[in-house]
Amino acid sequence: MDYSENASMRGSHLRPPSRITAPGMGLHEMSASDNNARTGGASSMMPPPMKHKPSGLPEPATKRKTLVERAGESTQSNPIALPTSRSVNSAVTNTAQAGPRNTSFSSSISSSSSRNPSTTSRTTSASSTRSVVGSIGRSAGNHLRSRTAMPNNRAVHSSTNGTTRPATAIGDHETSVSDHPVLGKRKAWDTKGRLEDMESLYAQLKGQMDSTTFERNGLEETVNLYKTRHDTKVMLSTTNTALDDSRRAHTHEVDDLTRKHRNEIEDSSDRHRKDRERLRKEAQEELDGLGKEHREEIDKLIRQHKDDLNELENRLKAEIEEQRSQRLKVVQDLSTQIALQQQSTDINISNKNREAQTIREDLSRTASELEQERALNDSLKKKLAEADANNIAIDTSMRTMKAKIDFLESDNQAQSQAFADLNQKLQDAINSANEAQEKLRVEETLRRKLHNQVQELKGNIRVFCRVRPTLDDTEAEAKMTFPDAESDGREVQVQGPEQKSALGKITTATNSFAFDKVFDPTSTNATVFEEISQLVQSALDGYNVCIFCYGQTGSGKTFTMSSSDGMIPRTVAQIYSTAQRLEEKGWRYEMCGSFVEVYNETLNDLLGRADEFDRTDRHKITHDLARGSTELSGVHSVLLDGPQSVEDMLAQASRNRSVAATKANERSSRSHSVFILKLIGTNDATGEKSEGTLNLVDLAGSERLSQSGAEGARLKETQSINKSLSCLGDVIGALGQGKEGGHVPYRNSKLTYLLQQSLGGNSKTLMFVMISPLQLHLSETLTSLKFATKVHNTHIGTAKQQAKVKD
Ligand SMILES: Nc1ncnc2c1ncn2[C@@H]1O[C@H](COP(=O)(O)OP(=O)(O)OP(=O)(O)O)[C@@H](O)[C@H]1O
Repeated sequence: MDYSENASMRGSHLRPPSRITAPGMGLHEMSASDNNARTGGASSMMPPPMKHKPSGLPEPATKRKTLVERAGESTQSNPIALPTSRSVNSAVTNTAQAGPRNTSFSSSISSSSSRNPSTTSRTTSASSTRSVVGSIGRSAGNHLRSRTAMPNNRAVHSSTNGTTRPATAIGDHETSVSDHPVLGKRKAWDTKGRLEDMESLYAQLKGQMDSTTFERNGLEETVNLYKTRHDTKVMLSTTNTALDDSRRAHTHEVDDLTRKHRNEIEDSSDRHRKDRERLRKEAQEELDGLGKEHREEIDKLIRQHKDDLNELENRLKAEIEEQRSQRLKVVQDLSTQIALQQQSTDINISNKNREAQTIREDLSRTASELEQERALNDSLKKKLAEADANNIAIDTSMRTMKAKIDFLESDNQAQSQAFADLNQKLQDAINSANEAQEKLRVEETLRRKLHNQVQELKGNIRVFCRVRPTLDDTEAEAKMTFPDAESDGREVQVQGPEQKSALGKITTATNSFAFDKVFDPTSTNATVFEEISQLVQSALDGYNVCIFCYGQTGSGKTFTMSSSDGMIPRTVAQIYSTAQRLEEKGWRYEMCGSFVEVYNETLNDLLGRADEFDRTDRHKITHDLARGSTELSGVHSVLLDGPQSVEDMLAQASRNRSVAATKANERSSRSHSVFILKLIGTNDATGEKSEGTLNLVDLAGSERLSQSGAEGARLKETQSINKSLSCLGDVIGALGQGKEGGHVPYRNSKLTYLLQQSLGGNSKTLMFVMISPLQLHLSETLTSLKFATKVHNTHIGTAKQQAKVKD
């Protein structure tokens, strides 16, 4: 057994369990299993079974049954189906199939069994011979009994009383030979019989021995199986311990790894935090950079956008301006049409008025004629009565005449001669009347010639001085005297400002100025006009005439020129009446009036629209040097056929100036106004034609820039006024030099260029210098008088008449 164990131990390579290695334990330990311990007799033959000691391994929940137990169960459940060695072998084989170690374990069992066939018998022989013999005897008896009940003589177990008993319970049948049921029946001398019985018994015993050997082998296999199981348990325990160690190690490792991982996580987190911080800083810096770039880009875009906007605005402004100009043009065209319609309407109205006037005159004439007719009728009635009376007287005288006829018939020849004489006298009278008419026409032409000769003798540029009256009694007057007012009225004396000499003596100088005519403050517009009416006549005669008023603001220029009884209305009235008068002499006149102003070197049409004022180059000035005429583009020219049309024209000009004055205060004072009257006369009888222009100019205030203290727009106005007045002086000065073909700087200002045809050799010029009587204006007064004196001392060449003779 020990050998077998050792062999199996060697074959299995498993560590032997500690219990098994204990001496004397071996098979007894296994034989003391619960199943084998059920037979009480066995205890006397075999060492007492060891109590089962706990192995230290945990017991399985349900204890696995041994093969013997299972075999017993099978026997109990089926007494006929006994376990065979094949089933044990198969169990062993099954166990062996579990692994190579079991295989070797099984083989070691079989080999040990085969190698030591005597081991079993020796072990059995270790019991006493008696017990063996008794046992053989009982076994043989049992065997015989059981052979009748059990067909299979190879069965290991016998079944008695329904219980399974292991065949190995040899000690169970231990009896003496004398008590043997078979051996006891032979006689003592029947040795042969006994020998036969012994042989038979021996055969049975041998069979049992074989069976027992076989069973023993099975049991050994079982023991080996248990050993294997035990080894397995030990292995399992070791494995569990190793597993626990491994688990602990694993736990430690896991802890270490966790710790390490945690540390790594913390490091990583720290790194990540630092990276995040760095990235955040970088991002912030990048963001700042981007923000800066973005802001610069935005600024750039804004600038570009502003440029675009400005460009767009300029373009839009240009478009708006263009549209505005187009619309203005349309409006202007419409205005022109309306003005033309208005003009034609005005003409129609004035025609109608004239017709009405004519009708009224006809009516009054008819009424007066009717009155005359009535008177005539009355007188005729009277005459009829007288005629009746006369009739009687005539009858009387007829009779007397008849008597006389009778008397005269005797002298008929003499009477015929008397009638012929009378006819001749009548014809002579008619002829002399025609001759007188013709002489009158010639004399008219001669008168014109003589008149203009007189004007030329007076000088082609004359200067009149007019001092306006004081308007407010509280204002201090300058000391002015008019020494020859009662006679020629050509001189004015003005006491200058006080001057302190080097010795401290205060003196005042009296300045004397002489002009063609001086009008004192008492002079009226009618008086003034008498003096200029002859110049107006010159315009009718085909001369270009220019009358302008010069003087500081408030000195009376507009009052003299444009007031209701000023020079302009009086001039037109005179021309109108003169033209009518000249109709008798064959002259028919056409009068056209224009009214313009020059403001800041820009020409404005005062008969046009105020909102079109101050547009540069709106009106262009062109001169026809051959005809000595001037054309103004886009300027309204109104046909003047009576005093009323002149009044309307002046009113419209005044309205426009007051509208424009909202833009620049006191506009009338700050601009030059020019009333242009064109007079075209034709004489069908003589074939004569005349074309003259009369310019009546109201100049802007001439106060000096240093004294006016003007600023801004007012400064520009003043500079413009001073420039044009200075240019006027230059033109007059150049004309005064009288050089043939010499340069006259007309183009230096708009005003002189406008008046080019009315200033100089081809025209008659009259300058009014207007004077304020106030002490306050003394300085400007003296300046104006000095300028006027210069002009007065200028001699301009002979004027030429623009008359043309019909072909
Ligand atoms: N001879 C005069 N008789 C009565 N009043 C006058 C006379 N001359 C001017 N006035 C008055 O003096 C004031 C200023 O005259 P006016 O407006 O004609 O001056 P002006 O020189 O034309 O001024 P401005 O240059 O500003 O047009 C007006 O009230 C006007 O009626």
